[in-house]
Amino acid sequence: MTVKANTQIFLNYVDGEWCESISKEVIGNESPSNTEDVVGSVQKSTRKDLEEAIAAAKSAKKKWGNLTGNERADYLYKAADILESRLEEIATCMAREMGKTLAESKGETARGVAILRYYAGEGLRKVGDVIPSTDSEALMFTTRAPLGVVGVITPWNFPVAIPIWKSAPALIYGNTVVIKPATEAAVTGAKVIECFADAGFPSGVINMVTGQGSVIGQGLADHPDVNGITFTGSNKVGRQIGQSVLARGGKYQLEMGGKNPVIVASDADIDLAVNATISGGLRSTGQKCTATSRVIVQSDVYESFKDKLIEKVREIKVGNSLLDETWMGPSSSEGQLDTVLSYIRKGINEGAELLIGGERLTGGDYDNGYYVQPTVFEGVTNEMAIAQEEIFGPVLALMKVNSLEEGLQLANDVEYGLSASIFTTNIKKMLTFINDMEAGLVRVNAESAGVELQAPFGGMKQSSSHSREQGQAAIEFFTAIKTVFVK
Ligand SMILES: NC(=O)c1ccc[n+]([C@@H]2O[C@H](COP(=O)([O-])OP(=O)(O)OC[C@H]3O[C@@H](n4cnc5c(N)ncnc54)[C@H](O)[C@@H]3O)[C@@H](O)[C@H]2O)c1
Ligand SMILES: O=CCCC(=O)C(=O)O
Repeated sequence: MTVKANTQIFLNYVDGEWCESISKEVIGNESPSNTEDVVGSVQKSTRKDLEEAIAAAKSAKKKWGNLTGNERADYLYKAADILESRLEEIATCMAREMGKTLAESKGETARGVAILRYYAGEGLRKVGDVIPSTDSEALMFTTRAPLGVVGVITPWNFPVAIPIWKSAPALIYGNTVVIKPATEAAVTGAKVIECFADAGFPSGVINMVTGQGSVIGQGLADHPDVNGITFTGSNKVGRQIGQSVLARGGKYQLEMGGKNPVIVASDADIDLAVNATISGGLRSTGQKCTATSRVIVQSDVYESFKDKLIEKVREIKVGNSLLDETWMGPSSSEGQLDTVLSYIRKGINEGAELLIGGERLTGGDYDNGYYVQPTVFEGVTNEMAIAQEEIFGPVLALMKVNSLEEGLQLANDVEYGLSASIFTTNIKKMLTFINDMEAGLVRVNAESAGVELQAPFGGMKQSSSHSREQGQAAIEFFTAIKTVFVK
């Protein structure tokens, strides 16, 4: 897009300085709620810009790694305080830039503050164990060493929480960071990095380079001085990054897509299940990796569940993400909207029955943004694209089953395994679901979305590189265990 004269331009952050890319080119971001609202522009960086950031992170790593956990924690606490003081402004920027409603954007920014404080606390927690040696005169224990330079590659859908849930543990465990935020939400990303910069982190400890995934993301994955890559995004890009890092012997962590089921059993609290399906599937316009997309309902409660669901979906207010009355904002970009509409067409062409929605919203203010109706299909069979592929939009696929066994079999019959939930009042069904569901996050009588920062998070099957992040699990990726034997 053409960048308007008064657009605020955000710089890269390299070696403690805000700097222009040597390309002298920028990428402008407009709001998906109203494309006339230009949120800002970011640097279209080159490999040379990235080289400088990686060199800065490499030269800062020894001194940073040698600080005590307590000293590193002080910087994280300061960043948390600054982010908290800018919560309103940064949440508003997020809502404008990627279309999440303001209320959800505020919630996510507050979550960023809490994540920073949680990992600051890690600076004073134990890192190893004493292990009895077979030699009575020896002391054996484990400690942990940071990886060194960590490359952080993040998606646009949680532009505050995800960069923080990756960078904060990397930093507290003694690594230095080069982050490449998703371009679509890089203005919000830059504001998060401003909080780190203003907290006074030593030069080179945290660096940000914006630009194209194929240039900056791939450049991080390929660079021999980047010791670990933590990536969240699509499966296509994740697999490519994993292969690049593996080829040069680096460490990687990939958190990717989902096709998350909800099972509604015949003994479920139907109102609870309806509300949770709507919240889990349609909040954030369905753009959560944990979003509900397949709704598997036992036949004896199917009709009552469906009627209540449609009634509630009809009440959803779609609109500009900044307005108080808006429950669901736009798709985050034109490309995302086109993807959603193309899946809706596929659903219809493959024989699913459209119960509600299915259209782009037009007329009045809708014409300036990327709005789509919340959409529900029924008669969805498992081989259909809308049952198998991640849509990343407000589309629910209803599937009717005769038993829990059939429901579980259907729920597991996809390549993904990120999150899943069941609605039931029967303890045996809960336990069967917990045991048999192939997902990294299983929730009972709660929506499929909703991640708690102190608990491990990650997927099974194609949703992840089988690693976990957040909570205490983060230490496993960001450090290497050293076994020490002293005599
Ligand atoms: N499992 C999780 O924790 C989780 C969380 C949030 C989002 N996601 C997933 O993220 C996806 C949506 O995010 P997205 O559209 O930003 O994903 P994406 O894969 O397109 O992009 C993710 C990041 O990778 C970069 N990138 C793009 N091409 C690249 C390349 N060739 N080499 C290196 N880097 C490259 C992008 O610029 C961006 O920073 C969905 O699939 C969603 O499920 C997963
Ligand atoms: O998009 C993936 C992250 C999901 C998340 O943080 C949540 O469901 O709360």
